[in-house]
Amino acid sequence: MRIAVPNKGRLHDPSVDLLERAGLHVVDGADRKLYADTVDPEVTILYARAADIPEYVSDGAADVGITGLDQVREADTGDLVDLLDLEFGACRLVLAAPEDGPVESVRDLDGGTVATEFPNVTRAYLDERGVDADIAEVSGATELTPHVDIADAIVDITSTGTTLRMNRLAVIDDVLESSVRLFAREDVTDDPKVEQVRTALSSVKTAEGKRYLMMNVPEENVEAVKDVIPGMGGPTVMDIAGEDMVAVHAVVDERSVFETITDLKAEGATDVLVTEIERLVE
Ligand SMILES: Nc1ncnc2c1ncn2[C@@H]1O[C@H](COP(=O)(O)OP(=O)(O)OP(=O)(O)O)[C@@H](O)[C@H]1O
Ligand SMILES: O=P(O)(O)OC[C@H]1O[C@H](OP(=O)(O)OP(=O)(O)O)[C@H](O)[C@@H]1O
Ligand SMILES: [Mg+2]
Repeated sequence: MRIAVPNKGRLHDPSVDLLERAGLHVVDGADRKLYADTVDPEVTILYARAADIPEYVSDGAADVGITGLDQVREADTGDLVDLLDLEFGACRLVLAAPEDGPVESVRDLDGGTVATEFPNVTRAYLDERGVDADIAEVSGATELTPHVDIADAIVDITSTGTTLRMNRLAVIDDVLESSVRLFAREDVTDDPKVEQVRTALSSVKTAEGKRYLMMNVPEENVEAVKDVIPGMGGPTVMDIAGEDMVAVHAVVDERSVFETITDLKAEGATDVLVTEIERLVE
């Protein structure tokens, strides 16, 4: 099975890092190589441009891919299934026009021109609203185009909003919310290997928000301790040989750790260990 992964740009490092954390270690992945083997002899990585990945998966050059939802929508191949939100590369595609300019709503673009790197998404957006505008396809620096009479507005990516502000552009409408996804061609979604990869990546995402707590607790306080531990099922309780203490282990939400520890101390818990979890298969 082949996984298409961004070869450069902002999505490369977090994608490779996620595969590594999922246990799909890359072997023999020299810089600038287009293919890399993984520790699983059945899984190969194919490095490609983020924008080309949906086509590669659709055409069968790869079976699953990792790239932004914006790219999947733009490719519009119609045969790709979103398997998992990997939650990085979060951004919005927005319609934006010069601050204090005449364009205040999408309707003002009737008869005008919109510049974008996303012509298919933009066309669908305009058609849905019955707005008849030309599309000028550009391959970067889209924010410049309204200031040099190439376009009246743009559809482009924003995350912090800095680039729009620097170019004196205001958001007029949201076009698409995007984040990086694991997706597959429809005909391979039931393949056990695809499911194995999805589970491995999902287990990393699930573990990210969780911590493993270990502590010693006086035997008579076990019930009270169980009550203060929020979380996934009951904790594991183990006898400690020759002592009146028991060991308690539990998986808890990262956000509750700070408060929970205070409550645990109040119930006599000692030697409380908090550790990160690499993977968690629910
Ligand atoms: N500013 C941003 N914040 C968050 N995510 C972004 C941002 N810009 C782009 N992305 C996401 O990353 C994807 C790839 O963008 P990136 O800029 O890494 O590649 P590229 O522009 O195709 O490559 P390059 O500019 O290096 O040739 C986008 O399709 C989008 O999903
Ligand atoms: O809202 P912001 O945080 O300012 O991010 C938005 C900018 O980020 C992306 O550009 P990128 O940095 O990828 O440069 P590129 O044009 O070379 O792709 C995107 O095309 C915007 O220009
Ligand atoms: Mg870019």
